[in-house]
Amino acid sequence: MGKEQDENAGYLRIQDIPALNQSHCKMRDPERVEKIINEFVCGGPERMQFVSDFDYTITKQRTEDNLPVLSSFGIFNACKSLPTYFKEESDKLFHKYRPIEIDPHMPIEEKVQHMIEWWTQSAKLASGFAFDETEIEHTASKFKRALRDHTHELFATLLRLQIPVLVFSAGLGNSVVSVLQQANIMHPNVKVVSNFLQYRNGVLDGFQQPMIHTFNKNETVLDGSEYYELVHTRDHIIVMGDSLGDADMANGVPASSHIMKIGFLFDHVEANMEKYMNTFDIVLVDDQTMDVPRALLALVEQRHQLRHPHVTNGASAIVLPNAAL
Ligand SMILES: C[n+]1cn([C@@H]2O[C@H](COP(=O)(O)OP(=O)(O)O)[C@@H](O)[C@H]2O)c2nc(N)[nH]c(=O)c21
Ligand SMILES: [Mg+2]
Repeated sequence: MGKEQDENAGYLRIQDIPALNQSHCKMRDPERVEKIINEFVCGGPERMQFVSDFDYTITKQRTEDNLPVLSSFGIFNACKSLPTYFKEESDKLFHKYRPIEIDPHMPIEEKVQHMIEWWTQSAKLASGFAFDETEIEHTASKFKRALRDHTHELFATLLRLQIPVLVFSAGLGNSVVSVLQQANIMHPNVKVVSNFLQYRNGVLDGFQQPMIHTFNKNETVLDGSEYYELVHTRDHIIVMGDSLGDADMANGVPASSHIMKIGFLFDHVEANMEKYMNTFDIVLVDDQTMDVPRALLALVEQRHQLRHPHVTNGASAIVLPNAAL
């Protein structure tokens, strides 16, 4: 074997990774994807972190039985004991602010003000009445079956490799945690950053700070937190989401980081394709599985095992702070 061949022996090629050669797996720049995969594999699991959106990223965009999947706010809104005015007022807010959130013409700075208003008013609405959180658990229990296929395997691998997982949601954290717990994937390496219910004198009192809305859902809100300390040296990052804004979740990490952005595209595929291709490194069209991120991690794990054949796993070693930030 020549010297050059020898040096390239461990280099992975896209064409040799079956998950990335499926027809619904699209890449704007396969060479970049290939380069990042090789960086990930060389750096090993200790340099990696995983950041994922929750609604329609960890949960499916489409289920086999075509049953609708509720969002985290939707799970809360479905709770029977909420006051009668709640649903009505909450729908009014949704119809007012949702069009602003997705308006393609309004500048982000202007949108941010409206989003702060929306989340603030939502928090006010969720105030002043008694609420039993087991209601969320009851509704959430129906949605653990709505997780993407092989989510358990993905989270088991992340735990085995001791890779910190950040589940980021501008929705309601209580619903997110409840779904993850009931699905048995709320492992010690998983942290949920989201909006959590707050109580005062036994009654609901809005959401805890800091408020997480669509446009600050990124690593800059972690600044100075315990989680930040844990991940700031982990510069190999997999980011997964279903909305274009999810691609920014790793904003705030050092510019030298290698970030692989995976986007799940389901709605209006043709109209959205170009934007998704320009935003995500890998676009998965109507893929309701975790197979692509699993394939990437399998490559990291294989090389890691070759390097450390005697290390089994130290899965209990990583425990993330799961209180507020
Ligand atoms: C304050 N608020 C925000 N949302 C929506 O909830 C989403 C939560 O944001 P996300 O979890 O980052 O996005 P995803 O749903 O794409 O995964 C936002 O994009 C808003 O459209 C909301 N939805 C409902 N039903 N009720 C609310 O009070 C409310
Ligand atoms: Mg989502």
